[in-house]
Amino acid sequence: MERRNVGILGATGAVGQRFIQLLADHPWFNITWLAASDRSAGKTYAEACAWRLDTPLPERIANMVLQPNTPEAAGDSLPRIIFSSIDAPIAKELEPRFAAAGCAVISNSSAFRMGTDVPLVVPEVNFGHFEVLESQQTRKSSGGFLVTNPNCCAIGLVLPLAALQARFGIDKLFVATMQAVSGAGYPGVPSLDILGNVIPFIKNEEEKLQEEVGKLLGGVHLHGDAAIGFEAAPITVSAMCNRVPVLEGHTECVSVKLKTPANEAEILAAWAEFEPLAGKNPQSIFAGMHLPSAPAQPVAYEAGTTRPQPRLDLMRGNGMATTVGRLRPCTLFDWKFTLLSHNTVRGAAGAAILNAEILAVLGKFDFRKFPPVNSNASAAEGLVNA
Ligand SMILES: NC(=O)C1=CN([C@@H]2O[C@H](COP(=O)(O)OP(=O)(O)OC[C@H]3O[C@@H](n4cnc5c(N)ncnc54)[C@H](OP(=O)(O)O)[C@@H]3O)[C@@H](O)[C@H]2O)C=CC1
Ligand SMILES: N[C@@H](CC(=O)OP(=O)(O)O)C(=O)O
Repeated sequence: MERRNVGILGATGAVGQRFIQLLADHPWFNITWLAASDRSAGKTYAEACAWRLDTPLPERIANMVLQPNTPEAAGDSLPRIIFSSIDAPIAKELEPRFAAAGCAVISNSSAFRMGTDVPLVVPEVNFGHFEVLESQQTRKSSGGFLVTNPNCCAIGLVLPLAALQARFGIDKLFVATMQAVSGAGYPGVPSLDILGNVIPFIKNEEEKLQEEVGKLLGGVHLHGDAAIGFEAAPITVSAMCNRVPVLEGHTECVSVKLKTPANEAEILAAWAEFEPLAGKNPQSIFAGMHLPSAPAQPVAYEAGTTRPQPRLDLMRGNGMATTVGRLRPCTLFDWKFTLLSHNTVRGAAGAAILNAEILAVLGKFDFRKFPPVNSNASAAEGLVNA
């Protein structure tokens, strides 16, 4: 695979730092451009960022200078692929400008996730939704486009659900979350509020989780051969979201009602055999390929009665797998289980990078037939549907 230049918008934040950590030695992508707020522009990354990860800040990145956060200011140095990790109101304004300028914007933000022409993708679940990016206005003019990854809780949840949906169908589900403090970015929740405590509210979180699951597990609308929109899966979802004093890793307790009855062995088999991106399947478009960020087993079942736990199971599949445990009958619905997912790796930066790997394999970064980047950045209006 050709190594492509990429930029990170929001590079100094909790998710931005994960992008740097995960992309530092990535075989397909090479970081050449970094930006954050105006407060950081002009500083070196080491000056602008308080590095908080447990691996050293790569020296090359430490010395890079943060650029102004617009495509116009970047000129010829603007890479054609932008990973974005900025708050939703800022993303709403900035991300369409980068897409209009001819960039592939791979966003973590919630700003455009439910857009009628914006793919919301977890590759193991619905990479076919990426085809809808061809119907975005900017794709047709500059070649730029915008795709998103879901809310961090939705990502961990849809992996085991997709395996169940494929074999048995899902009618409805209830999920209660216990979300790590890193989910709120830095400095996040004050320590005096969260230490020794649980806060039973995270703004807009329950609504996002409830609506994103349907889009992720749904299909696409076809017009002839062209994918032009999305059709949500008719699954009723009720979510209750809580902040807990855990550093990394969102835990979720799930009760699910299936459309077709399944026994314990059948459910465990559905998870164990869930390998939608496995390169060893000769029918797969990924046959013979190693996707650098894809976990070998996206849903890992941990049979111990006290698992999963953030301290013990967070880094399964390099932080890209959902660990599931405690499968047992549910007195309200059919089955209940507990899952754990790494919120800043699988739930954010790692998810976006895996999306980019799939887009590369699908040929969506082949911009040769489009104008050079930045040539029509002013045409940002009417770009994507929020
Ligand atoms: N944390 C998580 O687990 C997850 C986060 N997300 C989403 O990712 C996004 C980023 O979250 P997170 O990293 O936690 O947030 P942080 O608050 O930690 O970081 C925010 C980043 O945005 C930058 N920024 C602030 N204002 C602007 C601006 N006007 N223009 C450009 N950049 C700006 C900051 O730069 P500066 O340092 O200069 O202020 C910083 O780099 C959000 O949309 C969030 O909802 C999604 C899934 C999970
Ligand atoms: N709100 C999530 C993290 C997040 O940023 O979600 P979203 O990308 O949907 O805004 C949390 O606090 O754990």
